[in-house]
Amino acid sequence: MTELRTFRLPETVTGSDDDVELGRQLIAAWQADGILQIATDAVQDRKTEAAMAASRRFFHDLTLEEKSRFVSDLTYAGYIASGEEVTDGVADYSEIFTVCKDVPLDDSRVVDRWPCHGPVPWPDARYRDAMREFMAMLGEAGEKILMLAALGFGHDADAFTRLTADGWHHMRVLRFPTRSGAVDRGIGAHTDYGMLVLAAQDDVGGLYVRPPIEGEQRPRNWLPDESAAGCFQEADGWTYVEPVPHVFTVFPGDVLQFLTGGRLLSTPHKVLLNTRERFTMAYFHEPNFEAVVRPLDDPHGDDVIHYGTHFTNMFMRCYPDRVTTRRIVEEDRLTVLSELRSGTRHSRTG
Ligand SMILES: O=C(O)CCC(=O)C(=O)O
Ligand SMILES: [Fe+2]
Repeated sequence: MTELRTFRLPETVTGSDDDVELGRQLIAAWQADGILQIATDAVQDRKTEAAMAASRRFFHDLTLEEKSRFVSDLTYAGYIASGEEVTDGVADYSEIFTVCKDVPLDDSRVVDRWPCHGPVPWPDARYRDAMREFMAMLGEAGEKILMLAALGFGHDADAFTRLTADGWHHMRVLRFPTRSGAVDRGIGAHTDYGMLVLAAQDDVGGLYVRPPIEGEQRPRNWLPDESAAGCFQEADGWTYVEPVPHVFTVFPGDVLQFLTGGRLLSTPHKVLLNTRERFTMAYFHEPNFEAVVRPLDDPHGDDVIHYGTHFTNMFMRCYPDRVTTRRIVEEDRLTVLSELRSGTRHSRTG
């Protein structure tokens, strides 16, 4: 593939003509390649390095038994051992630390048994602080990119970001082992769930994305009978994402596909193992857990995504045997979700 397009974000997004033009270019890059790159500065690179260093320390310095203690039955945040995650029913080989919103035990949403809400089981304060700084940096970029994209589509700057106030942003910190023998599966083909996926990878390589292909029907991953997991896994049409220093990559997730009526597609991607171990961090810029998302061009129709439901469904699908999933089922926490959706339960944000 030709090199990915690389953009520089402005200090602030004001709605200027330059912002509108940049927004159009971001959209064009996603429509052509499925992914684009944002150039980073020295301060951003230092935050990325600090998070990568924390990741290496955690994955390398602790035994499997030690790492496996950082799990919670309230939230999907925490450690996921190699082979524990499934995509389309097949095990993935990455080991992962997932960071979700750190919701204290005395928060009313935890007390009221909302699924997926609870404190992050952090390994230690140093790890926590490095990850928080890195996520805050990508969060700022995510807000700007969403504003630029909204302007590029001719909408108000806040057409997307009005959904991301107190967004359910989360991150997967990943380590891929070295390929051994015939096994080269890292993570099976999938799309991610929210607005944007912003990611930093080391120099090893292993990520492939599927750009839009004229006439190819893409699954609507939020519908119960249209999973993107495993889709196109063995087909032609994937492009290798060459690791490039001083950038992070950005592509759209399911909610952006839904919001734009498919003018942006949620980019399918998959990871193959390499001849060296690989470290990467994928940050997900998301709507509020309670957001009821409607397509921009059909704001009054019946077609909606309740984001918290989509998130919960997807994590239950990926981790069918995790304690978190079992507790959701045993305590019938899905009822809380359906009450939030129907408005019969008082939502936190009113
Ligand atoms: O390893 C990567 O570069 C991407 C990981 C990924 O797709 C994910 O964590 O959802
Ligand atoms: Fe992904």
